[in-house]
Amino acid sequence: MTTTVRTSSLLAISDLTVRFRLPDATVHAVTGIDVTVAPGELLAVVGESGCGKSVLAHALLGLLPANAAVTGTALLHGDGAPIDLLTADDKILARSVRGRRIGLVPQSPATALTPVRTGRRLLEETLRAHGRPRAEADTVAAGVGLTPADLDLYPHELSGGMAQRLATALALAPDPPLLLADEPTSGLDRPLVDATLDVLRQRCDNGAAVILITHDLAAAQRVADSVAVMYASRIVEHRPAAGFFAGPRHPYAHALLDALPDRAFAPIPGHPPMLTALPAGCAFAPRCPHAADDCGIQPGLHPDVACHHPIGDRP
Ligand SMILES: Nc1ncnc2c1ncn2[C@@H]1O[C@H](COP(=O)(O)OP(=O)(O)OP(=O)(O)O)[C@@H](O)[C@H]1O
Ligand code: NI
Repeated sequence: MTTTVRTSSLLAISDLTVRFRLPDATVHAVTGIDVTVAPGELLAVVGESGCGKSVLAHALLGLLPANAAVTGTALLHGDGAPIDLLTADDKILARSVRGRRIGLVPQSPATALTPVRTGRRLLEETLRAHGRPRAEADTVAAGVGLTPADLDLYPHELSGGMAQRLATALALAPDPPLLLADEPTSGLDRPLVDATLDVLRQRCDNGAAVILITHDLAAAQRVADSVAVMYASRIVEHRPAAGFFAGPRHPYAHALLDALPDRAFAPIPGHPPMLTALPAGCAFAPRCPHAADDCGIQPGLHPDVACHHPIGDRP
């Protein structure tokens, strides 16, 4: 489901599907994702906990565990022939993609930081490994609100929010053309949220692309060019941000926005389905006030919104 026709794409994901095999069940973690991301674009991927956002990011970087089965394609363009991230050899991903062409801000950064080095050592090593002067460490850190003194701390001395910001600085340091930022603002208070978002936005304005995974719809609204809403492993709506926030079209997306305190503050009734037992039709249908018989047969196939009865189409 792609909304904007773009002349160039940096990443073209087609029918990306991830299944986890468990001893007695299959987890449908990501289903049929079609997305392209252009240089300069900030795509926000939003949706409730467990809908498949992080698995999507990990699939692109070859970071899924052995019980995962991945199908589809994800072409990363650049100089030379595109690389299919889903089938590329792990040596190629490790040597030339992860950290270099695609940066990752992991969702739980505290565990990803090497404990025996200060933030400054980690950041300087990353800069040096990518041919950039070590002296830039303070500047990169300042961009995410870390002072030179903060950089001299060891990971165990950092608060959760400081570790989060250090992880963002480490991902930004090589200046990757594509950044996957998985909840980079969780645990931060509003000024630091905004500072982090603005750094990401600035990267895009300088030509990089960012996929921002977030629960925070206000964050998405502040900086995103386009928004993809995931529900139960699928993207259910993918549209330019301004139109999306002015008038979401999928009933789930509408309900998600209506749950915000500064909107109707109305919780969505019911619960998301188990990913081991998804229905054949639209997974939101059992919770949807607009569901009709056709919703139970297959998910909607409208180009921008996977719904048989999108808001705005009804009389
Ligand atoms: N290794 C695994 N084996 C089996 N199931 C898994 C595995 N990793 C993730 N899952 C399942 O895949 C689904 C999607 O998980 P994912 O981490 O992508 O959710 P998310 O949208 O990032 O949620 P959150 O917002 O809480 O981070 C979840 O149901 C999760 O339990
Ligand atoms: Ni996640």
